[in-house]
Amino acid sequence: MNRPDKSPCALIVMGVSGSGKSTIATALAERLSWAFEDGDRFHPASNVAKMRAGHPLTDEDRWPWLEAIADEIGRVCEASGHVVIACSALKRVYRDVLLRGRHDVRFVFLDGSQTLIADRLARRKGHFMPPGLLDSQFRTLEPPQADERPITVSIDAPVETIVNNIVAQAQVRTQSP
Ligand SMILES: Nc1ncnc2c1ncn2[C@@H]1O[C@H](COP(=O)(O)OP(=O)(O)OP(=O)(O)O)[C@@H](O)[C@H]1O
Ligand SMILES: O=C(O)[C@H](O)[C@@H](O)[C@H](O)[C@H](O)CO
Repeated sequence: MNRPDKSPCALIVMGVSGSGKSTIATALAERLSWAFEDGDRFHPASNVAKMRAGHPLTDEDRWPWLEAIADEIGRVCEASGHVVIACSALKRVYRDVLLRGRHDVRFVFLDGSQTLIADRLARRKGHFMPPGLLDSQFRTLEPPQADERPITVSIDAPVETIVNNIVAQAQVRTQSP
């Protein structure tokens, strides 16, 4: 298990709020016939209440949430499963917590301008995350570096094109075994 040459058991779709994590991760999971998990499901209620009230999360707020997602990744991978997870993973230290040293987990970075994402957030309805937190999301974001081997895709494209781009870069099977 956990060899660098092994095809991934988990793809973590990361980026700021509104970059399209839920949308792209859902479509990618469907394409690959993998499970989908929304990282937001692992937030304690206090974190969601804080964001809803317009306050950015701190590192301390995020550690237990990241550990819970890392637990889930470990569980799926050790059971020989496959999962696409939507999780902001904004800082490198957050990504290190999520990986726990695994080499069979890769990040998909949704790369887009603040102007484009603000425009999409302004149109989005029925979500707890206020568009006003986008500034702090961009201030916190540390885009993944080359040594993290991210799969980076531009979000300025239709969903299907983005998913095709990810599948072309990720060395994953598109059929269940
Ligand atoms: N490629 C795309 N083209 C056009 N609209 C898109 C695209 N991807 C996502 N959207 C739209 O942008 C908005 C934000 O997408 P989504 O909710 O998936 O982002 P998110 O990163 O999961 O956000 P959050 O982290 O706040 O949950 C949604 O209204 C979604 O329909
Ligand atoms: O790290 C964070 O600040 C939070 O996780 C946010 O990214 C939210 O989870 C998400 O973007 C809203 O759905």
